[in-house]
Amino acid sequence: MSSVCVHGLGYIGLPTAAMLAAHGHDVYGYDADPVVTRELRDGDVGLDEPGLEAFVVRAMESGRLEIVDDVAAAAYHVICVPTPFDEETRQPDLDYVAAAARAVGSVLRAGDTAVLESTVPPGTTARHVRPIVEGESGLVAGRDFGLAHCPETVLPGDVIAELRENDRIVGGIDERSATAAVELYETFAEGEIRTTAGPTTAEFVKLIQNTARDVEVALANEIARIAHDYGIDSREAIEMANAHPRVDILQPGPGVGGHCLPIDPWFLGVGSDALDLVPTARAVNNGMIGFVVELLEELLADLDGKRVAVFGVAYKGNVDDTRMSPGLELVRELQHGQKPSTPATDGGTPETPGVAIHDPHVADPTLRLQDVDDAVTGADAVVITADHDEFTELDPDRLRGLMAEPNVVDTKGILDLDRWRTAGFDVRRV
Ligand SMILES: NC(=O)c1ccc[n+]([C@@H]2O[C@H](COP(=O)([O-])OP(=O)(O)OC[C@H]3O[C@@H](n4cnc5c(N)ncnc54)[C@H](O)[C@@H]3O)[C@@H](O)[C@H]2O)c1
Ligand SMILES: CC(=O)N[C@@H]1[C@@H](OP(=O)(O)OP(=O)(O)OC[C@H]2O[C@@H](n3ccc(=O)[nH]c3=O)[C@H](O)[C@@H]2O)O[C@H](CO)[C@@H](O)[C@@H]1O
Repeated sequence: MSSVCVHGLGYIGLPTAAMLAAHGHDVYGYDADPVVTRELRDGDVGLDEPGLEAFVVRAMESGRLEIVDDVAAAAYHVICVPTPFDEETRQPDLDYVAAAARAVGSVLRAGDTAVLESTVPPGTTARHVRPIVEGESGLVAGRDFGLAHCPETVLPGDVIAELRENDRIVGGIDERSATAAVELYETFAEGEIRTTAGPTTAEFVKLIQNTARDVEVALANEIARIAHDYGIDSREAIEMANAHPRVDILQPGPGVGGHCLPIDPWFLGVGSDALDLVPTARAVNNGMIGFVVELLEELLADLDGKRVAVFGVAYKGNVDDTRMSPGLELVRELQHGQKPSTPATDGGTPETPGVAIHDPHVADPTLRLQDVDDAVTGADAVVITADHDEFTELDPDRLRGLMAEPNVVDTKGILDLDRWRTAGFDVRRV
């Protein structure tokens, strides 16, 4: 087993560090944010991910995962820092990656290997990370140390199992780098580990995986809009279509959220002008909130003076992450032009009389969340925007008693339509 320094202890770095520790490595977990390291030492993981807290605490208690305040020298460096995207410039912010590369270079020894896991534009490991690490360390990649990209593909909500079971792609800047990285991942990964021609291919593969999913959801969303024009239930049609052995259409919804699918396709455009379908798919997915508003207008005629309860501001079911969330986008759209009843002094979402927000998985105080009863009381419609398990348990008879008008828009297709209709609801679904 080896020593490993993990850079960045967030959604990806933390479970990776704990997984490496669980498989016998001596792991140093470093995060640039002292609040993160302090809370971790107190056993507070701060992420709503099933089983993660216990997994991390076990790793720390075993003595194999040490949370450190400074980057430590180690045989392997695994970089899991953020790569945010600037909507205006359409460029990713690679400053965190650059900072981590400098930190790696400052402690790197001959024979060590650095692996970048962050999602990056093709070419980043070879053209951006390599010169920084070499410049800082005075060592030469390939000759003196290993350098590789190994993208992460875990699905939020099932991170620990996916970390163990998913196949991995490793792209080294040379064969020795790839071999060294594979040797690390095969100590815990049960899936197949494939090596690519180089790190740029590995970076590209990660991006086209998420782009494929984004484009496929866009097709499902477009089908939903077309089906609506024909008065057809898109979900029934998709189920029938998918009975064909070579058709596998995804599910429509209120749009695509999270901080991967709405962003990663744009990374492909950093070094290429050939994107055509990709921006169109992005526009289709972003346009779904407008379609949800149209469905609401079908039910309520005019939204002016009406109260809508938005159920689900997490970006998808059973997670607490609200980044790029369609539910939040709907809230903003509905609040647009409304006078706040409680202004947001904390920079969060203002409370407006016409929009109530409920989400049992989200605890963000700036969102002014309400419980089910408060949210629906006096409401003219409920809109389901995340497929949380709790929402399938909602009792339409009880809700109807509290609401001003019994209307519901189910953007995730999770409600039992017959039951809600029998309870007197006028139902629309995406
Ligand atoms: N979350 C996912 O589902 C997912 C899946 C696959 C890939 N990714 C990619 O993995 C990368 C990390 O994502 P995440 O979700 O873990 O982000 P995150 O924001 O949850 O965590 C990143 C952590 O890195 C720390 N950090 C920032 N700069 C640092 C530095 N120079 N040195 C050490 N620590 C530093 C931050 O304080 C933060 O705690 C991103 O590129 C992301 O696109 C994420
Ligand atoms: C290729 C792939 O699988 N990548 C995964 C993805 O993780 P994710 O959590 O972002 O992915 P999804 O679960 O697909 O959700 C995204 C949004 O799409 C909506 N959606 C989904 C399916 C559907 O049929 N109809 C929809 O409308 C859903 O509601 C939500 O808003 O990126 C991570 C980071 O790179 C990867 O690590 C992870 O492997």
